[in-house]
Amino acid sequence: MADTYTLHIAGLTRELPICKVNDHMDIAAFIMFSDVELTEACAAALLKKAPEFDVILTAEAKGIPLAYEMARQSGKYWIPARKGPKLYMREPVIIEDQSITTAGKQTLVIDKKDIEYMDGKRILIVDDVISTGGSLHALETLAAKSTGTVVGCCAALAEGDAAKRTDIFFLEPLPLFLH
Ligand SMILES: Nc1ncnc2[nH]cnc12
Repeated sequence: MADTYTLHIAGLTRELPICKVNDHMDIAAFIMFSDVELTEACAAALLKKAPEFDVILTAEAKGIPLAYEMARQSGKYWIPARKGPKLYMREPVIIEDQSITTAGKQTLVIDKKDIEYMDGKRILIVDDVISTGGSLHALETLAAKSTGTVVGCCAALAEGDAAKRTDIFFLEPLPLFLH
């Protein structure tokens, strides 16, 4: 089997390394870290598709560059949910989720003040890849702790069956390699 997958996205082409997750599944790893051109292009393309929003909510770590860049280009505020509580969080709010690339359970945490920031606002949830939907679900649960409204959930890529979802928007589908 080829050891890379050729992805065409937001007018760019990248060779993604194919990586083993377990004996039955490989993924084409899409890592925007280090690739400023790709991050800028995906951010612009997603903003073109996005509804009106006031604040972006994303998850540490791989959602961060994309969410930052979308916030920069749109002039909007963004909130990163962290993987664990931080000492500067006065009142951490903790949610558990399951991810494909992180073994076992993963927690997402934001400070209560970020929940208060989202109160009454239009929230856009952003991630790099939507796959199992675990992180997305955790982010939706965090958003639901505010009185804000989630107006959209998006990612650069929707992997496997996530590409069939009609409740998200994304730039390109990404196959899972099952064997
Ligand atoms: N293909 C992929 N690349 C990077 N992160 C992922 N998370 C889930 N699937 C992924």
